[in-house]
Amino acid sequence: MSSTWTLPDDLTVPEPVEFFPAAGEKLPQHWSKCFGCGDDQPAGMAMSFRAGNGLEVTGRLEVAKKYQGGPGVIHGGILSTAFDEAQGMACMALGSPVVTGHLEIDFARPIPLGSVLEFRARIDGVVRRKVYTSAEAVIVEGPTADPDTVVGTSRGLFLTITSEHFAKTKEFVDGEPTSPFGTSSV
Ligand SMILES: CCCCCCCCCCCCCCCC(=O)SCCNC(=O)CCNC(=O)[C@H](O)C(C)(C)COP(=O)(O)OP(=O)(O)OC[C@H]1O[C@@H](n2cnc3c(N)ncnc32)[C@H](O)[C@@H]1OP(=O)(O)O
Repeated sequence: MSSTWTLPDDLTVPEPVEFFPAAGEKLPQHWSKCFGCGDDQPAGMAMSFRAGNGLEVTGRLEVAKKYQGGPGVIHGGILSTAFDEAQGMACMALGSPVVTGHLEIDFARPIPLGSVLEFRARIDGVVRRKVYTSAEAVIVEGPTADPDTVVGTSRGLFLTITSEHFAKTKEFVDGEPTSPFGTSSV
């Protein structure tokens, strides 16, 4: 399936902020209660991330049995969530919090339960508050592992926000976050 996604002509490619980790280093979670990456979210996906070269990050997801959609394969919504998280984490290179505005996924190959997925996600460029991102996933461990076969791709538009964005919802946070609201990078 070909995508209608197009990058605008006035796209600029930023430099990563100074405090963005060096290639190969672990990225901090952006919010301990996050379903995608939080270590204070028992029901979550516990994704982990490392900085790549330039504006790229790599992420890892273990496809647990509870992520089943069709018989023996990952649920499409789980894969979409993982792409959302990976592309959001790539935006960390900007040093500004973001939320997802638009996300589109191509599901290229079935992904068996028990696989370990690697995501390669990046910022393609920015226009004002709009951050254009893309990503691919490959299976690096499991019955159909092949680091050269892309099993899914994604393109997403993120918008930079200020901390005021979450002011109206902070009272709904579940329990006490390990990093107090406002000190996390959300
Ligand atoms: C120390 C610091 C470290 C920081 C380190 C941070 C790391 C950070 C990691 C985060 C990792 C998270 C990973 C999970 C991320 C989620 O899952 S976030 C949750 C899901 N998303 C949401 O809840 C967002 C809900 N939507 C909204 O709140 C609002 O629609 C938005 C997205 C903020 C946009 O509203 P807005 O701010 O009023 O923007 P608006 O002025 O309407 O539009 C601005 C521009 O964007 C365009 N636009 C807006 N929405 C769209 C759209 N859907 N499609 C196309 N264009 C759009 C507009 O056309 C406009 O374009 P221009 O006129 O500039 O050309």
